[in-house]
Amino acid sequence: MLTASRLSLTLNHKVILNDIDFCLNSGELVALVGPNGAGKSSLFKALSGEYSELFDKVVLAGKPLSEWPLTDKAQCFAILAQQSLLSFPFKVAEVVSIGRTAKSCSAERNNEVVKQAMAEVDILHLADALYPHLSGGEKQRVHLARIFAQIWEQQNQQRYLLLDEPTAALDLAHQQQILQLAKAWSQQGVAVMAVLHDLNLAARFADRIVMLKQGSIFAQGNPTEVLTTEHVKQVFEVDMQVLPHPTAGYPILIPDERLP
Ligand SMILES: Nc1ncnc2c1ncn2[C@@H]1O[C@H](COP(=O)(O)OP(=O)(O)OP(=O)(O)O)[C@@H](O)[C@H]1O
Repeated sequence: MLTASRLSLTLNHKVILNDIDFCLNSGELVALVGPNGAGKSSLFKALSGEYSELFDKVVLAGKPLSEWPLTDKAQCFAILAQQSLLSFPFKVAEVVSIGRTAKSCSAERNNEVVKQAMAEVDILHLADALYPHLSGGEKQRVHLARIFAQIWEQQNQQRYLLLDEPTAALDLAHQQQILQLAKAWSQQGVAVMAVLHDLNLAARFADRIVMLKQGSIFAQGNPTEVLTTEHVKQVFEVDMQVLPHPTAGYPILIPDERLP
């Protein structure tokens, strides 16, 4: 379990996060949603261990982040940051193999996992392509393969996947594919959190949605509980109608075009 209690963050005299209690359990996919500037990336960074002043408030598998040796954490805790800058002309397979650094497996096993991870996100055909030449969506899938490779093996400890806008830059088919994969990882017991802008994707794939507004948690619960017309109006300041999906039942949001 990954938990944060009473998480507050002020940067340059601005309150960014305000008294947030958060938990992420094994086997669930949690979507973090909210309008621009709500604090999603800041909470994501806090949970990822980017703010050393919050290390003691974030507890991973019973131990505060401050007590985790980096190499141990890397075995179970994989993070897809919003911007993964990399301009050196590495081949795609080499970028994915970065996820296998510090593994004690044989080179053969590492190569096998790299291939499997590339196949999972549909980039096997790009294995020898130069990373800087790829499109934005292809680069995103390379980094997903890299972090999947990082936690590929089921070990004795809980595994965590934290994804900041994993579907940004992806086309419709790959958005669905990546969230289906994230869901599949959670169904294998991995604790998965994803920052998502698309509320319909969150509704379809998340077990739980945490909705942020101005640095605080405004609502959390299952998609039907959180994605109500009233919540969306209060947090995103738009009028949306919420309908149940005709066969699957999860909420679908559509613009409210009804006359006043
Ligand atoms: N170093 C900083 N100093 C001052 N304010 C900051 C700093 N970093 C972030 N902020 C502010 O914190 C707020 C939350 O930012 P954050 O990036 O977490 O929002 P977000 O919900 O991820 O937004 P978006 O959907 O636009 O990515 C924003 O208003 C941002 O301007």
